[in-house]
Amino acid sequence: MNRYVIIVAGGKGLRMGSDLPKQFLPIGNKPVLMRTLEVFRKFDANLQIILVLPLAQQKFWKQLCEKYRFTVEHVVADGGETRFHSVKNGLAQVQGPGLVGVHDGVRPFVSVEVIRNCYDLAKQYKAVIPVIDVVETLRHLTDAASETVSRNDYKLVQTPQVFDAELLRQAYAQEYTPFFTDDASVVEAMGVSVYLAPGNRENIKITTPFDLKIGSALL
Ligand SMILES: Nc1ccn([C@@H]2O[C@H](COP(=O)(O)OP(=O)(O)OP(=O)(O)O)[C@@H](O)[C@H]2O)c(=O)n1
Ligand SMILES: C[C@](O)(CO)[C@H](O)COP(=O)(O)O
Repeated sequence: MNRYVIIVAGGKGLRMGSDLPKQFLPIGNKPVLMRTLEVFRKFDANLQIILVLPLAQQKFWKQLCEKYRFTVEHVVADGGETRFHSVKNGLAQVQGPGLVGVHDGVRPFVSVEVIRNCYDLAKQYKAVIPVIDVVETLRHLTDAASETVSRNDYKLVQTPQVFDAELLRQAYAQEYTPFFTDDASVVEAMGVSVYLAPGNRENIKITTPFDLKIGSALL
């Protein structure tokens, strides 16, 4: 069965606030994005990797690959207006049947075990996402105040989110709504349930400068 991963790195990184797009920032002397591609190559030497990058950053990425002698094989697709549109552009490069993972380029600390488990489970369940427990007390904001809710009713969602290729193509043929913040929400909009698999706590999304500090500590 063909296996693909669409690694999305087409965002603006506004919350990071750095001149250099966050996917290119170094953690331990290596750009975040290279670490992310390497872990997927470690998972599967034959995995077809599709990297989604803004058109304006593709030349720089090529130069960076030469500078770091980065040899993980991949093809590049153009970033879109939102994450949804970036995934859709990447998906256009997936031909035929198989399993397609979608992963944030800025989650370099996903474990090979989590990746493998998600792809394995997707053979049976067709739509699998990694999640972790909420470890703090949660409050729901109401109109007038706020109230504690049970943390056991919630999970934190990670990537890679792995799907049957045809199912994902059908899902991404739907019209975009701002409610689509991940791939599971797009698939669920067709009435399909997603299966929850264990994620790994280190699999943080590098979003703010604080996350870079945590990332360095995780090496
Ligand atoms: N138009 C977009 C927006 C986001 N992403 C990707 O989706 C992942 C999750 O998004 P996030 O980390 O929130 O990135 P940004 O949207 O870039 O961050 P911000 O909201 O701070 O601008 C990232 O790998 C990001 O590059 C993308 O490929 N295309
Ligand atoms: C896909 C995702 O990383 C799952 O947690 C998340 O939904 C991305 O959201 P963001 O608002 O674009 O960071």
